[in-house]
Amino acid sequence: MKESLNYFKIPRAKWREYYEKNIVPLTLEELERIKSLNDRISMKDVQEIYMPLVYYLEMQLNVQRFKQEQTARFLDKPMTNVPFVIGIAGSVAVGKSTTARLLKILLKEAFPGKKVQLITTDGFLYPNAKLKELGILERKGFPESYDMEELITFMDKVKNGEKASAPVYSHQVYDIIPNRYDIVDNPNILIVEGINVLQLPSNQRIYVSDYFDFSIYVDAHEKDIKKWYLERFEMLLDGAFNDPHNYYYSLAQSGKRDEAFEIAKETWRKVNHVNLRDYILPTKNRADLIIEKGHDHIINELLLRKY
Ligand SMILES: Nc1ncnc2c1ncn2[C@@H]1O[C@H](COP(=O)(O)OP(=O)(O)OP(=O)(O)O)[C@@H](O)[C@H]1O
Ligand SMILES: CC(C)(CO)[C@@H](O)C(=O)NCCC(=O)O
Repeated sequence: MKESLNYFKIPRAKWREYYEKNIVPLTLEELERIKSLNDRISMKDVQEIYMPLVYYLEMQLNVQRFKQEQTARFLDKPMTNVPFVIGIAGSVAVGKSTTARLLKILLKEAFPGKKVQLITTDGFLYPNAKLKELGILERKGFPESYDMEELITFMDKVKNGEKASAPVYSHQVYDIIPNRYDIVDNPNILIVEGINVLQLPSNQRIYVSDYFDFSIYVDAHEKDIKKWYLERFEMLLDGAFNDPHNYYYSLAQSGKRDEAFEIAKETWRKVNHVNLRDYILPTKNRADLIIEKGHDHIINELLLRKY
């Protein structure tokens, strides 16, 4: 194992040994069920990367529980459930939601008695109308485009065991869906996924990550991420063809695919690339675990924080 700065650098071949040593393998039926729920992830990654990760997370859950027990005993107060929060950060289109959805499935499978929920911070973006009013529509995804105060209030409620609601963003509509909320109600584990989860909001005193018990940064080469962004754009465009409510409807109807791809490339260059370089990548070294993906989405290296 090669060590670098404050991380253990663990190649895939080494990481997967932690699976063999410590974990009861998933049955074929369980693997098939996971595959049908999340067909974007290779089953090899599930076995060799995610199962050891679930095992490691179980240890972290036990540590968190032990600390709470100690505090409750010290204060002579009853133990309450404090949700274990996992943050997942990384570039636009790097695969955060895909990773988060898989982790949710695996955690549910591993801990059938535990309530596992997932939200994305996309819901805390200001609606397009508000972004326009602020003159920052072309800065969607940048720190100032999120209502960080709302996000912090949400996290505060979650950690205190209160019912909390997260607004919902749609990539298809390209906006917040009015009056739609994801309700988070005192789960044992909450996964919070978003480009901004490791950022320090400029006008706040606390990080969102102050509420995290474990954080993951999904990383890849930018040229690969750009390719995945364009592939996802193609899927959004194709899916828009028969749906007038879709943001990409008129673009899809126009049949001008080349022009559409030029717009997407320009958006990457002017918006998502700049956001990655200036605001997302600098947060990488705050994560407890960095997952390095190759051009085919396969994970080839993991960096685990030493301290
Ligand atoms: N492990 C994987 N295998 C194959 N395809 C993947 C994998 N992970 C992600 N993808 C594809 O890459 C694209 C981006 O993934 P995803 O939507 O999960 O990214 P994201 O980081 O959540 O993006 P955003 O921040 O914009 O919501 C999607 O088209 C997705 O299907
Ligand atoms: C919603 C975000 C910010 C993050 O998921 C992103 O997907 C996005 O829409 N960025 C704005 C630039 C673009 O249209 O790609």
